Amino acid sequence: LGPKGDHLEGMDCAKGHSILMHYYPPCPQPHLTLGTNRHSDPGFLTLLLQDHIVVNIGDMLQLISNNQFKSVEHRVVASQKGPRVSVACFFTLDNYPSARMYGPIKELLSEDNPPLYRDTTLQDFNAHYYSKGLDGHSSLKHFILQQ
Ligand SMILES: O=C(O)CCC(=O)C(=O)O
Ligand SMILES: [Fe+2]
Repeated sequence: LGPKGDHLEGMDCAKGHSILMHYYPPCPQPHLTLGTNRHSDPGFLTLLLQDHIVVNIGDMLQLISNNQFKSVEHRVVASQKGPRVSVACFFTLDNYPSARMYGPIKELLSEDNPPLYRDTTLQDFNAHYYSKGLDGHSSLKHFILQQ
């Protein structure tokens, strides 16, 4: 990313984890529904264990990296086959309420790379993410700085 290796740790990005276990039963009419709607994850990083491990970049890593890393959109399609089980480990601060402000990392910014997002707390970011719901639009839009 540029700054030294422990920079993200110093920003408490790895301090909190929450783990979600998903059980998707077989769905008799998968064309009528979805397993999980299209979304990107709100935190910094997600480790997702399904038949293999997937690493998903979250919205907050996109915000603090000033778009150097892009959060990845994904969804779960319902299936007649199954059941399907997955375990997601989110690197986030949901369980460590913190007043810390997060914005594009200063060391990454320059005249050619001005900040794209305003600073926010994790609480404010998550409040917006969860009140908006998984409507297929990125929560990051709400935090874009008007040029
Ligand atoms: O179950 C899955 O494969 C993905 C679940 C997911 O996207 C999430 O929990 O954010
Ligand atoms: Fe997800």
